[in-house]
Amino acid sequence: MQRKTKMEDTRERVMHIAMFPWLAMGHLLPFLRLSKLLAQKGHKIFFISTPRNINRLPKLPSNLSASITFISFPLPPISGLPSTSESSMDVPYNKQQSLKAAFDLLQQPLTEFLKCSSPDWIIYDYASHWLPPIAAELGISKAFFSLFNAATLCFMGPPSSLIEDFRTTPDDFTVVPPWVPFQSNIMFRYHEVTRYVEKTDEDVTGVSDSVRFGYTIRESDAVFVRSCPEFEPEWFNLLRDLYRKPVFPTGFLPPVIEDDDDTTWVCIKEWLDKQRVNSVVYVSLGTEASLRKEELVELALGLEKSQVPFFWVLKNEPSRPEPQIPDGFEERVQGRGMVHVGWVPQVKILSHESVGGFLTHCGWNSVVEGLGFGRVPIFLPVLNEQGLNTRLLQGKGLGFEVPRNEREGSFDSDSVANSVRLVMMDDEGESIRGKAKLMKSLFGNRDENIHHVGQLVDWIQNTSPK
Ligand SMILES: O=c1ccn([C@@H]2O[C@H](COP(=O)(O)OP(=O)(O)O[C@H]3O[C@H](CO)[C@@H](O)[C@H](O)[C@H]3O)[C@@H](O)[C@H]2O)c(=O)[nH]1
Repeated sequence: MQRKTKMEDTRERVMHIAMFPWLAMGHLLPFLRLSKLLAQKGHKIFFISTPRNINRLPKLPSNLSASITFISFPLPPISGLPSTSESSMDVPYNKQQSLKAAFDLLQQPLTEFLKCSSPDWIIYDYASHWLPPIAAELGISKAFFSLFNAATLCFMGPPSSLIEDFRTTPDDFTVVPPWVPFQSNIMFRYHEVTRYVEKTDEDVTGVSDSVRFGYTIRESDAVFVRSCPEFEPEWFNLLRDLYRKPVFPTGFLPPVIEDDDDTTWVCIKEWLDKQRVNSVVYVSLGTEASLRKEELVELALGLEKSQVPFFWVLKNEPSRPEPQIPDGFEERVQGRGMVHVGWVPQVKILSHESVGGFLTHCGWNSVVEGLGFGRVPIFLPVLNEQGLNTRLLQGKGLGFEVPRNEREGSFDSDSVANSVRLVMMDDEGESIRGKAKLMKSLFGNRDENIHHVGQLVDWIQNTSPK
């Protein structure tokens, strides 16, 4: 990659940038957030996804609608994948590989589109490991945008280790890898790894996620990371050593509260308005993680025992008609606890002054959103890199993990109730509360975060396409 000379400086040039996220809300939303910031800087964006995913995204503000064009490709049909399933939340966790098989078939329409539209850059996600050679062939520069933080990426390792699937047993994931040269607590617990393996189908695509990450990183011209060195300096330094290519933080991309007619929000706000400031714990485990029936029961009973007001969101389960909360639970907690099944405006809820804590699976979007409003995390990691995020935050004194059996991950209602009380009201939780509140400026301040995107844009503008 060549840097242009001062004479050829392209700083004023409007760039055309294609964005191609993986088919998951936790990926589409931050890709859209970055798109908006790039568009605000005067660049033209093609945001590429499938029809149902595009429909689910928040409407664009009028000042950006001319700068961001949605490009919608129907998801090719795949046997075993219902035609309405277009995102990771539409399919049970063990069917995610079928979604990847369908996603891989977007290669052909995407290639045609890139040939016709010739963007300067494409910013893509981990799943499209096949994309970089196509972009290179067409002279389009290419950056991988990681929605995992730098500590997680370092734990995963350099591309060569990812491609050869360096780790083979669950125990391999429960130790600090050899390429981390300093003391670290970033590693999985045994139950987090076995849960992941147990829930994952055979790789019907023949390509594991590890291999997808490996090629995606290795073949990129640059890696953008949704985090910042102010928060995890040692991990950004190590990442640059491991990748040996430009690595840019995007900052946390704090979300903007959409001013829309949202009837769900009107009802939720009405309930939150009646609660005391900082008194409510918001409970949500994101769009992909599901608890086992017995875990849901313990969580429910724990919330009940805690005596703390709560707002609990349960996702619609593709494979379960009804959530499995105990009989009579809602009646017993009436007035103090709310259970909502389906999609909620999470950012609006977290912004409400009644919310003090956030019992979370520790998906990175939820972490950013919760800490951005100074809400104190209570961790209940389930899948993916959520255990690593938990270790990163807990290591900094930012939140408290529900105690569990280290090996099989079981927890009971008392461990939930005690954790909730500790974080929300006990004296022992004072320092955790104080530290989480301090994070508001780092995670939530839009002006502070925007300078990372500014630096990244300066770099891509002055870097000639291959
Ligand atoms: O009812 C809901 C449910 C979710 N959200 C939003 O959806 C996003 C969910 O993202 P996240 O909290 O990261 O959860 P998941 O979607 O479950 O996360 C997947 O993607 C993340 C980013 O890669 C990873 O950190 C997780 O491990 C992985 O499971 C957030 O912006 C939420 O605000 C809502 O607005 N309303």
